[in-house]
Amino acid sequence: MLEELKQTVYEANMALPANNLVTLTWGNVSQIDRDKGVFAIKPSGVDYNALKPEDIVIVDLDGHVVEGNLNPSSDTPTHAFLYRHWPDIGGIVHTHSKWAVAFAQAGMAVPAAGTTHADTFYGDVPVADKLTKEEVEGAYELNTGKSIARVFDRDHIDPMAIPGVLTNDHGPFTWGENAMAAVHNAIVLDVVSEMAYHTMTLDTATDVHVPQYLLDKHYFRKHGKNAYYGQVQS
Ligand SMILES: O=C(CO)[C@@H](O)[C@@H](O)COP(=O)(O)O
Repeated sequence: MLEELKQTVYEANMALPANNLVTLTWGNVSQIDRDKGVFAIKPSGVDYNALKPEDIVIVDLDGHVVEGNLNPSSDTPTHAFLYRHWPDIGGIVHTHSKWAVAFAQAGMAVPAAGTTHADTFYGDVPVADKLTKEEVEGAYELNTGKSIARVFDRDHIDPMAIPGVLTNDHGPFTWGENAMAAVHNAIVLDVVSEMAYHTMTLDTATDVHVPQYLLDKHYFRKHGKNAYYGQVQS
């Protein structure tokens, strides 16, 4: 069942080591089939050198295995929650990419410090706590913490405008319309994390944020809206 989805998710997972975003078995990629109400995800603890398309696990939106002989990623509850919470996302990536993990371990958002950032993320990439047990089990409304959904909902952040988050002390999650779009965003996040680190090191005196008009211009030009200096045409 869903052999094509497994192949797609296998290829997206293999793009992580190919782009130096993971080491050993760390990280995982998934993609959802919303019509069937399932998503395919990397099995837990499997080295990328040994991974095969048939190893990809199919799970439902509660994270229960529907098809597969291996255990799904230990991050499956996070993937499942995000698919349930944000209906527009189609693929999710988690990595331990070094520069994004440095910001996650420091508990610091990745600042929108330049146009490279603005082309993909319409603002700082926020930090959030890992999901609570209640959220994972579906009782999101009970949570008043700083977890991923709470941070985005509290600050009214459009997850498609800022398709990434740094989970405290752990690492980045990125997402997109499909698995490869999420991989693209994971690559960009680690590059702009390194750029921001160097910028903040070189220029400790001033705010490294890019001016709002440049953020608008670069983000909306790439994402379908006409943006003019200081004015956004809807
Ligand atoms: O960091 C952790 C576990 O602490 C995980 O995100 C990472 O190792 C990937 O785990 P999985 O192999 O997907 O279960």
